[in-house]
Amino acid sequence: RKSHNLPGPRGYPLLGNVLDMPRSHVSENFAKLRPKYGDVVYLSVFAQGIVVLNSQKAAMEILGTKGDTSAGRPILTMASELSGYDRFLALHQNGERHRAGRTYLHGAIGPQHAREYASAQEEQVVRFLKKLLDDPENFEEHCKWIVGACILLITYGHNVDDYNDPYIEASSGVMQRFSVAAAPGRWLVDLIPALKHVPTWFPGAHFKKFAALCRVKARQAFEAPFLSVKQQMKDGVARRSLVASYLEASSSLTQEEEEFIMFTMGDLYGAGLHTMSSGISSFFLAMVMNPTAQKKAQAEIDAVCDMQSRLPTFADKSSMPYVEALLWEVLRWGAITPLGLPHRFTQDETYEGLQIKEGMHAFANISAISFDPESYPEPEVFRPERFIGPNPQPDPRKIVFGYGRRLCPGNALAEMTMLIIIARTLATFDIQPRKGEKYSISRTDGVIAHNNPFQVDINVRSGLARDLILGN
Ligand code: HEM
Repeated sequence: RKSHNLPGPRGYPLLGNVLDMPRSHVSENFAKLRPKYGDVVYLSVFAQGIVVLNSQKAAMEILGTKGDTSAGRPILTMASELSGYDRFLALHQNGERHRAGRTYLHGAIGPQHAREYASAQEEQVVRFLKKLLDDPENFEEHCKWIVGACILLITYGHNVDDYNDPYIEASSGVMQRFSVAAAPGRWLVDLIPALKHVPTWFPGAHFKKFAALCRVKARQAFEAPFLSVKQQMKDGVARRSLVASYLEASSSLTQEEEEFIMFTMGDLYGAGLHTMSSGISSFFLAMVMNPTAQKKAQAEIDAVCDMQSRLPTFADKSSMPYVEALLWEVLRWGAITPLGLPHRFTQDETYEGLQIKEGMHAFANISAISFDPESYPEPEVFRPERFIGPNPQPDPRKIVFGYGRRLCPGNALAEMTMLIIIARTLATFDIQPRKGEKYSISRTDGVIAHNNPFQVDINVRSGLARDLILGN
């Protein structure tokens, strides 16, 4: 290991800071190290150096401006190499393949292109409103359904009818197996990579069987919708989708190109589903906790849509500044990915005299930065007004979607999808507290944080709103 001068709690030989690592509320506990050690804190776990960035300035400079040196991802022998998940863009190491993937996504769902799918999303959201009308108790399930349906519509032109849609089930299975394969500390082979050479029949080599299963299942899950679009194109019945546009643009694909498009599409589903559904669930929670914000947003939507004579569309965005600010506050307050995804330094780096070494991993403490009281006074209060007026507080989109060469490529799509869902839900429903239920911010740990279960009352606002939902 190279020596460095990074501040952080003293660790034990070999173990490093294993015993100091928080078991829960990881982001909050990392933030507590800031007063003593500063914005950049060093910890080590079994000789793996981890750099936690507790301020926007440090995260922006180290991962953003100087991002070339920190654009790698941790090398996960089990998840990436053996199980084949390195074919997901989120796990690519930086280099040509990663660049090509990002360039493709920028041209397909970047800020200039995501809006091309707005009207398809708007139609889907009406189906979500119907589900809320028929079965308001299960709003959390409907939140997952709508974001999954929007992603599958864009990627494959696939219309999801029900909860047990085969593509959703297959993709969810891939994500579940991925979370097992990538679980930190679960696999000895991640600590001792040479074990990957052990033959499958060797006692204790069950990890190789599991890895092989991951590969087969991922291929099956992503190949089926891809082949289906191919067939639909042959039959002249394919709907507009990312896969169809990709196939249209190239007369014949190499096996490598087919694999690229299959896995990139699969990654979009995995990366978009839980992030956006967590955000939409936070929106419902925020609305019961802050009825004034809800009423203000509804008044703005009613004015734009001529008092419930139509549903809002994405084209109304610039006329709905309060609703847009509400979305930004959902992104900040919802703290969807508390620590983002880890970056890996591929070269030595310095920041304000601190020496960061090649091979170290870096986490931007996104949740702590979004709740930094210096940037966001009373950070736990949901207040869209923060972003309106002559002195707006910092734009949270520069935090919550990560940094530099790893910045979330689905950010424009996520904003558009969430804006349509939020605006149409507020146009038609009142989200009210359930009698006896107490509301607070209470979220799970993990790469993506989810709200602990809560109940709300969801009531259609008027006969006009009901007619808009039912298309009468
Ligand atoms: C509110 C919703 C979302 C949030 C908060 C979010 C957040 C993030 C964050 C923090 C990262 C890691 C950035 C870094 O390493 O610095 C990321 C990466 C990524 N996101 Fe998102 N995301 C969201 C929605 C989406 C959607 C809708 C898609 C695609 C449909 C998507 C696709 C991806 C991909 C492919 C990566 C990996 C990028 C890379 O490694 O180069 N995300 N996202």
